[in-house]
Amino acid sequence: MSPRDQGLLLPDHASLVVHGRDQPGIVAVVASVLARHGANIVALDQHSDDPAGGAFFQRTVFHLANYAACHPLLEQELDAALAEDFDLEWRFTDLSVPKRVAIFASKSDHCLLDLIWRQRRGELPMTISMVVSNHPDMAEDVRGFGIPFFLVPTQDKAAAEAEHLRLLQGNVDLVVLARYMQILSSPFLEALGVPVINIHHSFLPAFIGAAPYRKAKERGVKLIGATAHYVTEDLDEGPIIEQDVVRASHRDSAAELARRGADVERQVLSRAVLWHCQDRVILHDRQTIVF
Ligand SMILES: Nc1nc2c(c(=O)[nH]1)N[C@@H](CN(C=O)c1ccc(C(=O)N[C@@H](CCC(=O)O)C(=O)O)cc1)CN2
Repeated sequence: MSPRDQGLLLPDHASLVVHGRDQPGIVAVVASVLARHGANIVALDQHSDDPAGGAFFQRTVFHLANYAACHPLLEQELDAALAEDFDLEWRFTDLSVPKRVAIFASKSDHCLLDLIWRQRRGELPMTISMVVSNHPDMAEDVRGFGIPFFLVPTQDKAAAEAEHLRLLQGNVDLVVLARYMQILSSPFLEALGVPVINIHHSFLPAFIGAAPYRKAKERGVKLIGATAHYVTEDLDEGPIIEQDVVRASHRDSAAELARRGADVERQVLSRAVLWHCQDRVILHDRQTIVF
């Protein structure tokens, strides 16, 4: 079943995300601009953290025949309507177009194969442009799905990131780190210019960095978890998109924790990637609002 069959890619539908300083009139102005263009709002969600001038967030999904052709004029009109009297940022996203995604992996296969499998089943409105890895382990599996696989060793980090940029720039809308065990440099993230989502195999902020399951075993935790977050220069401290947990006990070895944690990692990462591809995630002050 394709993403379109599953209602994840919507012909002639778009989302409009608006966020910034809250004040009266925002909803009315947005709705009137859309209505003037014949757009029919099919879903709307919003949040204010303080109606007296705090932060305002809104996601609207609307149907508009021939949206792609109407989009430029719609943008102009919304800009004219909001720019003078409001302190807001906004973006349109064409919900009929899948996101182009590059997946980075190292040796672990579960998150990588889960994303490939869900994409092939039409559960994720995205295409997989390529897989990039610093190990050859997954090459045969990935190429078996007809997906380009690029082995980029990371002994020379600068050379690796230069190759990553050559492969990625202009070709992807999103990078997903599916248990990719290399730290991305700040200059690389700056040059890349698209969001990066990582799955960290712990319930952040617990156990930042390498080997979280070993650390969890040593700490004797009763819950383990996984966290999907946007990647920033601060290791595992980027804005959290999704998390989940599963119970653990003294009977679980670190290996058993890793085995049980893998299921949580796959669920958390796929939910985060889905919500990002649907333009449901708004960044605000190192946190996210997820509609
Ligand atoms: N700039 C960022 N890069 C990466 C992040 C991030 O949040 N910001 N998340 C990691 C993923 N990760 C845990 O989920 C992780 C991966 C690797 C290590 C680590 O310490 N690895 C090596 C060092 C590798 C290197 O220096 O590049 C090690 O074990 O010593 C910690 C956490 C992905 N990248």
